[in-house]
Amino acid sequence: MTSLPAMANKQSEAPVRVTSEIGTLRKLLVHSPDSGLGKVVPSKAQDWLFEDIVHLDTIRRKEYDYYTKILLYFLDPDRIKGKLAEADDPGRGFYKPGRPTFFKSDKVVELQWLLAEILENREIRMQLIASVCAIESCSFQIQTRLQDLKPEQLAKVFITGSVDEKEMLFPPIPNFIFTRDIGIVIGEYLLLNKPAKKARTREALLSKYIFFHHPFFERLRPNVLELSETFQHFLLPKDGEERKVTLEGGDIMVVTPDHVLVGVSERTSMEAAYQVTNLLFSRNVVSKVSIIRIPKKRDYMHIDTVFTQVKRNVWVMLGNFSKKAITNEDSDPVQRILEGQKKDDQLRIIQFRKDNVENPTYFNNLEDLLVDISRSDLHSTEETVFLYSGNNEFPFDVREQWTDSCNLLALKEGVVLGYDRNDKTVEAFRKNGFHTIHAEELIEQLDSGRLTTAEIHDTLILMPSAELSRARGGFHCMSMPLVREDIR
Ligand SMILES: NC(=O)NCCC[C@H](N)C(=O)O
Repeated sequence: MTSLPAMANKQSEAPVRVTSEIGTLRKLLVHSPDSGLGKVVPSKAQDWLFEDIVHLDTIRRKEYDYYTKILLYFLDPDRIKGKLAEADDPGRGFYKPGRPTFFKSDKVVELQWLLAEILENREIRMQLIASVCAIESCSFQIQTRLQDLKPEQLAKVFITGSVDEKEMLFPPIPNFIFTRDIGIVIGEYLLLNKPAKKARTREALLSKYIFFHHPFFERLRPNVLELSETFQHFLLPKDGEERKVTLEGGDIMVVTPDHVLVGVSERTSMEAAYQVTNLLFSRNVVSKVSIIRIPKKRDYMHIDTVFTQVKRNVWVMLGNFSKKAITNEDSDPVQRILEGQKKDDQLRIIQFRKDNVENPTYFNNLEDLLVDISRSDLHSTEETVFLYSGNNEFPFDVREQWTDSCNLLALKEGVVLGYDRNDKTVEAFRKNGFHTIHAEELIEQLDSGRLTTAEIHDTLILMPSAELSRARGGFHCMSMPLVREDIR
């Protein structure tokens, strides 16, 4: 196997380390939209978890490529500074693994590149071909054909499902761009996911092979955490469907070195939450776990679709989970009590401490938990500020949450990436003293040297989003942080 030299040589530092949501981002895994996204047909869009079909050239060139460029300016500037003309070349070779001009960064790490690297090894190649063909029910003939492909071609086929523009062998995995959901770094551990939806099964398989076989993750292997199915689930009614263990990265947030939030949602089951809590305690990964159960709704999907962190004392969230909305003080008492009976629709927050699991703490709204994290865990002495989706005005709150107003990625404390289309949320940021700047303008300023990344503070970077938002995820979902600086 040819290894990534820059990565392999840096064995002195931990291969992964994430102890907060907001410490300066140093390394992450990404995957830029591949041609598989251009093959999604309307009748399959929902099954494949897209809300619509997307225009491939727009989602790449006019949207996601800005994300790559900004990540490079912040994390690996030598790969981009002075190379904008090359990056913006019509062929987009800069963004495509396998092309001579591919950006090849060991900080902004492209999954397809790692996959191609592990496929250099014959044994791994054979195992993965057999596994992919088994889950996609391929014929023996197709399986044999795949064995003749070069590693880079094969990596592409595994992701896009297509050999060339004309021939599709199996469905694409368009959600691979949401790298958050394949695994999550907790301190110096990696928790692998168990996707809830069939459309994401192949992603989990490919990622597992990458984490277990790529030299970059070699020293991490003893720290890889996997969940198991419910004991003898196949003997339970409906094969144990009701007690299935499913977990996706959007439901895990590492808020301090010692405290992890776990969502129970449409995608992450209670069984998984309980396994994760016990695993994190027994392996001494953290000593505090807060379980946040949200309604099982497509709108909410994972907890990172309803809130994310901006600064140690600033959070963006959907107002439906605020104290005011939960206590529903202004409403008719009969209606309030009856609504309260719809148990499945309610937010529930339970916080466990390793040294006293029998006596958990309960929070009845999200704000109380987040204030506690800001104040008690992160020692913020300033008032905790909540920026609400759509400025907390109906119907903009729910409209903008749907287009990921709450799903922001922090590049460093106070500097976050979000979609430009969520006007009222953007207004809420401005009202609270944040600067806003469009991606294109930021790139121009960084490239000309008029601005440096160190000079950027308290800023919401506005990213073009017309096509990306149809895929139903924001930049929090489109990132799997591998290394963040610890916050003090
Ligand atoms: N962490 C996230 O919230 N990820 C978003 C995943 C979107 C994708 N279309 C899905 O439905 O799985």
